[in-house]
Amino acid sequence: MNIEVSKLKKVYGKKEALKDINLHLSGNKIIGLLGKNGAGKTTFMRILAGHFRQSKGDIQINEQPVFNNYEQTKDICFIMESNNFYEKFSVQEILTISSKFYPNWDESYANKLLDIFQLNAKQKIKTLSKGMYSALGIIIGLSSNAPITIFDEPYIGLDASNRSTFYDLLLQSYQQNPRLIILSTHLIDEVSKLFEEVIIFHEGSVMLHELSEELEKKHAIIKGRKEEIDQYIKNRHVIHESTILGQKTAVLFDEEKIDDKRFEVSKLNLQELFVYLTKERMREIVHSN
Ligand SMILES: Nc1ncnc2c1ncn2[C@@H]1O[C@H](COP(=O)(O)OP(=O)(O)OP(=O)(O)O)[C@@H](O)[C@H]1O
Repeated sequence: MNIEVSKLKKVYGKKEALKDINLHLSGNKIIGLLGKNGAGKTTFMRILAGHFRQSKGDIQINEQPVFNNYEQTKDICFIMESNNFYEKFSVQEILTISSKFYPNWDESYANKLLDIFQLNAKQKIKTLSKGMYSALGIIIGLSSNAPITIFDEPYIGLDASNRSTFYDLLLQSYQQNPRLIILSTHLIDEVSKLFEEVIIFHEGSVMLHELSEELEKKHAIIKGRKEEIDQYIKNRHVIHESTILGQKTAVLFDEEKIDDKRFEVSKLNLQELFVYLTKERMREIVHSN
């Protein structure tokens, strides 16, 4: 799968939800799509899934437009936080409809997942708890085996144990049937190890798009005597700093390996890195106004 996005914009009335998105996504991998509330993630995923049209710019999958194009949308399964399954249907009826839509549907796997998440196939949608409703979305997303599978915070209401089951199943399913999986989440810590690539949206733009291992390499926490750290970080890209009792900690971004014996060097996890990067961007915005 080859997704090309260029100069993509989406405007709702006066609100510019996506400003100028340029992205190239290809190959089989699990991508984490991150961003603060309102950053534009759902809008982007819905356009990618063909739910609605962009206001400007272009989005193509394997050189074909996606909107109103069943040849493309049959290959995309988009599981949202609120899937709006028709309430009068039963779980089984929703699964049957899904099986007709997705050409690679795996029925025996769907049945196995019903058991794992303890869903009753006969139960009506309107009687499902929030967690059960999310589990049904996850069952459809995993069983679809769609070449592009998109999960937009699919775990609302799922307890910690079922979320952990979802992450395990996602990885197993990906290993058995590699495909392009995009997972948008605010629970970064829980799932970051699955991401081969990370995209961060900020205020309708792509702030960062990196391989996870590159992201790991290009930042560092350094800790040492305040004066020495202050001198070292001058003219460097600092995304966070704090001082306690003369000991200063700074987080540097866009850095090569730091090999200075005066400093303790360590790494952030993805969640911390995300928080500092998006806060830094907020500070820049506040200061430039
Ligand atoms: N139907 C709509 N009409 C008007 N504005 C909208 C609509 N849908 C989204 N927006 C606005 O577009 C912006 C992006 O919203 P979007 O739902 O894409 O963000 P998000 O990154 O998915 O946020 P969250 O993490 O909170 O789910 C927000 O400012 C939101 O208020």
